[in-house]
Amino acid sequence: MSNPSLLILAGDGIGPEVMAQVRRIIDWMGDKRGLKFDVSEDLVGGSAYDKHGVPLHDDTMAKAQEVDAVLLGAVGGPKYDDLDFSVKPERGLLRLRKEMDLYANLRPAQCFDALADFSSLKTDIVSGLDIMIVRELTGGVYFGEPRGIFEEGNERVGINTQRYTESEIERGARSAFELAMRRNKKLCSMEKANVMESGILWREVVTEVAKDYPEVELSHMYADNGAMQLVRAPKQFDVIYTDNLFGDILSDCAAMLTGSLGMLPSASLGAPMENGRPKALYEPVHGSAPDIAGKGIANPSACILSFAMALRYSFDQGAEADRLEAAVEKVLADGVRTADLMQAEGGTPASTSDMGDAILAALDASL
Ligand SMILES: NC(=O)c1ccc[n+]([C@@H]2O[C@H](COP(=O)([O-])OP(=O)(O)OC[C@H]3O[C@@H](n4cnc5c(N)ncnc54)[C@H](O)[C@@H]3O)[C@@H](O)[C@H]2O)c1
Ligand SMILES: CC(C)[C@H](C(=O)O)[C@@H](O)C(=O)O
Ligand SMILES: [Mg+2]
Repeated sequence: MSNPSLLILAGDGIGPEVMAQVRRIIDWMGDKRGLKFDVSEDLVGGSAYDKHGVPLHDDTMAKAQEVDAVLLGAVGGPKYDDLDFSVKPERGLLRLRKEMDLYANLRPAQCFDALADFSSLKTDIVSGLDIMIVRELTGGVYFGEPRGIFEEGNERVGINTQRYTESEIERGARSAFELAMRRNKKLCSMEKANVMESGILWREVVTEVAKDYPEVELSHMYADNGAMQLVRAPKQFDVIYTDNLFGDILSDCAAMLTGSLGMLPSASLGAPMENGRPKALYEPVHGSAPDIAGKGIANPSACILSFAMALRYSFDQGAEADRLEAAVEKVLADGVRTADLMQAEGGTPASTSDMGDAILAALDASL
């Protein structure tokens, strides 16, 4: 049997820096656990634009469709700010999500004990926090038509359209309910049914899907209240199901409960294929972090934890995923901290590769 295949798209800014640490862990899994992957690499975002004039080449898109999983670093950066919208780095990522039909974006926000006193919130509010945001990823205002900047009378108007079909809402809801069944059987759906028709439909469809999951306790919340509740009392939530834009914002918000945006991984999953596994792309929630790119100080944890999600969701390697997550947790508990996880007066921070070294040492120690 051939090895499972992985396509690495490191991207821009800190993307390649954090992905370099993931490469070391992939090698470790091959050498020490006999878990070998066929790894290929390609360009996405600004780096693809620099070479091909587009943020995702068709050949790269085709490769992404064929592999067992894609690992992505980050895209974007100020160098590309003035580009035509059609070739912006972010469009490369959106094309991957849309054409691979990765509609369920799992963004777990887990506060490791070692970071509970570092979170933006009081320790008792976040300690033990473990929530899962399921963000619908291929619909809504990100993709709705009409969109564009148009002339209207003597001025211009910028238009984006929030559009959701029942089936789009339903399939994401099923993913969220399935996760809730495997977790604490509690799901909160967030929309703005008070002001948006798409929100009314969202609430109706989720309520209908809930009939197939009678064991799951379903609640509904307006997304603005949801944002407030996330920072007031986040442990009231287990699984949150929300739309593309609200999910983008709420997951960055949830990131700070865990200590840093540099801690939050994600899995973007499609429908199960013939082999029973979903098409999948794994990426940290953070971006290319232009303010720290090139300095070797980015926190690689989010990208490494995204690879752990790949082990779990694409490769049936739950035990190795647990091992990797435990290694990250151990390193943090030992006090190894990148700069984003330290107070200004906290001493010398670990570099990106120091963090990688420490995680590899913890993996070795786990054998
Ligand atoms: N999935 C993605 O590729 C993705 C996600 C978000 C933003 N972006 C793009 O990235 C670019 C920059 O966006 P932004 O600045 O708003 O968001 P960002 O996530 O890149 O950075 C926000 C802040 O968090 C910090 N940060 C992020 N990741 C970190 C890490 N691993 N370690 C330490 N600190 C980290 C940054 O230094 C910055 O201060 C934009 O072009 C944006 O579109 C891409
Ligand atoms: C880069 C951008 C397209 C992306 C989004 O808005 O979905 C990012 O913010 C994210 O959270 O993955
Ligand atoms: Mg985002």
